[in-house]
Amino acid sequence: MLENVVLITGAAQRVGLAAAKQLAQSDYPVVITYRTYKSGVDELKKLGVTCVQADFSTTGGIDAFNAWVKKHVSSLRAVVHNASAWQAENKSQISADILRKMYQIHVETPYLINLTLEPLLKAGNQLADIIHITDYTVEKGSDKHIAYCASKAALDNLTLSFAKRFAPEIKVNTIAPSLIVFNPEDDPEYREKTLKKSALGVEPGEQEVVNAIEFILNSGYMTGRQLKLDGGRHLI
Ligand SMILES: NC(=O)C1=CN([C@@H]2O[C@H](COP(=O)(O)OP(=O)(O)OC[C@H]3O[C@@H](n4cnc5c(N)ncnc54)[C@H](OP(=O)(O)O)[C@@H]3O)[C@@H](O)[C@H]2O)C=CC1
Ligand SMILES: Nc1nc2c(c(=O)[nH]1)N=C([C@H](O)[C@@H](O)CO)CN2
Repeated sequence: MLENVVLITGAAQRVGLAAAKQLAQSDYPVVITYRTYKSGVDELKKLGVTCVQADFSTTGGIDAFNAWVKKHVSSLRAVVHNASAWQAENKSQISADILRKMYQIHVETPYLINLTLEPLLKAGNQLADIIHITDYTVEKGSDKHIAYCASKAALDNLTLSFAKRFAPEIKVNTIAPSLIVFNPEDDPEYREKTLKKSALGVEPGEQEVVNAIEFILNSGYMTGRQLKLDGGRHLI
């Protein structure tokens, strides 16, 4: 059985991969989930990270993952809810499907994992952490990612409820980033426009979120709060 595990969802690439690598190299026992195989999975296995294939698109997929954790893990140090899909509304077709998909990954998945794995978070006899990764747009809305933003707002609200429910054994906090790292398909015009949205005007990279995760893990007195990593977007 694995003990004192840091669990990171959706960590085969980008932010989750960077966090898993750094925490594994800091001697935390790390378990990650991935939906689609990426080369990052092999990188993590070489660092001793346990990589579990999990698709949270259905309740059955979430339940199957929770069952795996309960079978193989005796205690959890932290759960980082990183898995996410950044999907915009279809301009030509109105459908509630996107709302259900965003809710599934950003709300139902953290909700069921937190409630199911609470005993393992309390089994370590040390202060444990749940971290929800949301988005800066929770505080202002988004005209192009309406369902995404609404689901991230719900995730931010879960932070308050779970922080109340799980204190004092478990801290529950939000990391709310704006631009962290562009996607390969982002064109120069989009990149230039996006960089101008913040006061600092930079693409910080994944390490910015990794640093925030480590800050929260090392804090003994923060719960039900947000760390906003947004380059001063609110100032523009
Ligand atoms: N990147 C940025 O600039 C910003 C990121 N954030 C937030 O930070 C976090 C990390 O961002 P980033 O690294 O870009 O994330 P990604 O967009 O790279 O997504 C991370 C992983 O989530 C997985 N995932 C998506 N849907 C599901 C599902 N239904 N079941 C299982 N896994 C799933 C994806 O798997 P698959 O590869 O199979 O699709 C993907 O590998 C996210 O929560 C994001 O919303 C917030 C603001 C800005
Ligand atoms: N799951 C994801 N969420 C978000 C991403 C991403 O790539 N995956 N990217 C962004 C943007 O960087 C945005 O913050 C700036 O354009 C937002 N969320």
